Amino acid sequence: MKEILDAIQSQDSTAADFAALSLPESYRAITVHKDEAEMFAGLESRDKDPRKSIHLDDVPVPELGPGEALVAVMASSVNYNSVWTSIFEPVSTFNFLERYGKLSELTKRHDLPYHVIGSDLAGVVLRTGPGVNAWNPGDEVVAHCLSVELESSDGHNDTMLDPEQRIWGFETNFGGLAEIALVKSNQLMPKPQHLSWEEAAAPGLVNSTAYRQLVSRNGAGMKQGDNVLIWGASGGLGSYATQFALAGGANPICVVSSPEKAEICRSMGAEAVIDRNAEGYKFWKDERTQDPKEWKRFGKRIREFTGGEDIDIVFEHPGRETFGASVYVTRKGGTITTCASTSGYMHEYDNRYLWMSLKRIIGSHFANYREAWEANRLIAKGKIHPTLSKTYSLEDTGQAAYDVHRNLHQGKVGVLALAPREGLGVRDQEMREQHIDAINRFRNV
Ligand SMILES: C/C=C/C(=O)SCCNC(=O)CCNC(=O)[C@H](O)C(C)(C)COP(=O)(O)OP(=O)(O)OC[C@H]1O[C@@H](n2cnc3c(N)ncnc32)[C@H](O)[C@@H]1OP(=O)(O)O
Ligand SMILES: NC(=O)C1=CN([C@@H]2O[C@H](COP(=O)(O)OP(=O)(O)OC[C@H]3O[C@@H](n4cnc5c(N)ncnc54)[C@H](OP(=O)(O)O)[C@@H]3O)[C@@H](O)[C@H]2O)C=CC1
Repeated sequence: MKEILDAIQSQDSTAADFAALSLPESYRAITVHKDEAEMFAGLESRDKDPRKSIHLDDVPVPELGPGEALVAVMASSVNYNSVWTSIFEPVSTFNFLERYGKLSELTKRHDLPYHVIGSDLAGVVLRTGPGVNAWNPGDEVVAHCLSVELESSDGHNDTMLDPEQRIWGFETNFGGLAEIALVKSNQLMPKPQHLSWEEAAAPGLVNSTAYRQLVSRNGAGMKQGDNVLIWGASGGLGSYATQFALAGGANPICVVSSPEKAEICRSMGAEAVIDRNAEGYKFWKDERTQDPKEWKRFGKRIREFTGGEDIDIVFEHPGRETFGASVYVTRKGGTITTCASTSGYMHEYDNRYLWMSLKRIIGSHFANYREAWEANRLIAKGKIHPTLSKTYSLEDTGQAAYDVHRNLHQGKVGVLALAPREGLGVRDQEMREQHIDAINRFRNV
């Protein structure tokens, strides 16, 4: 591993040097264990502690198949899907690995008693499998997390619709929270040159998801002037949704839960910010009964910011707790676009406000190949910036996942894999200087 790191850190290494490096037999990886899938049985979700289920193990380097690449991971990031994996909710991800393992001889590799997790990476290509021509050893890359087989026509127009669509590092093994990762080569994209390894690794999953959900015609198709209600506007997804709204000439109405988070949204350029804690919204009277008066109070607050207008697009992900309010505050003909249900997936809303006002609910999930590429391009061009707040070592990934699970973090949380320290990997200092304030906006807040 030291030789690999030396080659990456030497500016003179050529593709041939990388190709000549011998691969280690094993590597350090963040895992969960199949025989621990029941360890939290009977506990409330919030009491399930990722620090107990997340392990740092030495695991064998997987065999490289056609169309695949092995990547030396310099940095990765914690996504909420790794939190779900680590608390074995809503289902154990070993179910996904078992199912994937049944698809072919090659996918059998994924069905193991341990799951190497993580759906983001920035690093350097070490080896490519047969049939890979676009990428070579030594290429500095990031990887998006869409794994598809593309053998069915269902996914040929929109790769997210492939029946064998999976999220790498969640529904497949050999993810990015590790020193080496296995990806399909079509997941690879050029690393933005003005960013360090950990900054480049941070946006991938959430930036692409927010792009499809909010901007793409497959999602809400946001346009200039739209009022966009963004839940968790300084969180993983929300910090990118807020940037897309601002960059696209829309009017974000940002919801957060503390004055510090409100301040981050303002520093991004948002003017309408609602602190849901300070204003004390209680959309549910008890576990089963919502309170439409609270929806209305929330809607009035939004109208104060918009000069009386209602919401064109709701960027939804909290789910059960907020969904009734989200449907209510949307304007006639408006759109609620949802990609998750952090607070519960059995949603309830008053359907009269949906059909009578011709509103639409759109389900959105990650991003297709092209959308992921376009989202990464916006990062590479300095139009959208990473929202990295803090970086952990691989050893401390459990704590990083705990922070995200308990909503103690801001923006994105990074993890250093092979990178010995933060700040390495920047190849375009001049461009970096132009954007340095935006790049550092979420740091240490
Ligand atoms: C990028 C980051 C993203 C995120 O962070 S997202 C948040 C994290 N992700 C999640 O929380 C999602 C986790 N996944 C799940 O909870 C489950 O994954 C799903 C609920 C999405 C799906 O459930 P399942 O049981 O895995 O699959 P089924 O599609 O329900 O198939 C089970 C069986 O049911 C049959 N079936 C499906 N639809 C129908 C139908 N319409 N009529 C009759 N049968 C149906 C299938 O064929 C299959 O059958 P057979 O077991 O025999 O293979
Ligand atoms: N389908 C897909 O492709 C994707 C789905 N996801 C899913 O989306 C969800 C959010 O992910 P991500 O943004 O990265 O997570 P984060 O935890 O980084 O951010 C979510 C934010 O939502 C807000 N929030 C959480 N719970 C509630 C609640 N009950 N009511 C109102 N606001 C709430 C919090 O902000 P605050 O406290 O400031 O209000 C929090 O910071 C997860 O469930 C994740 O699995 C994520 C990426 C892709």
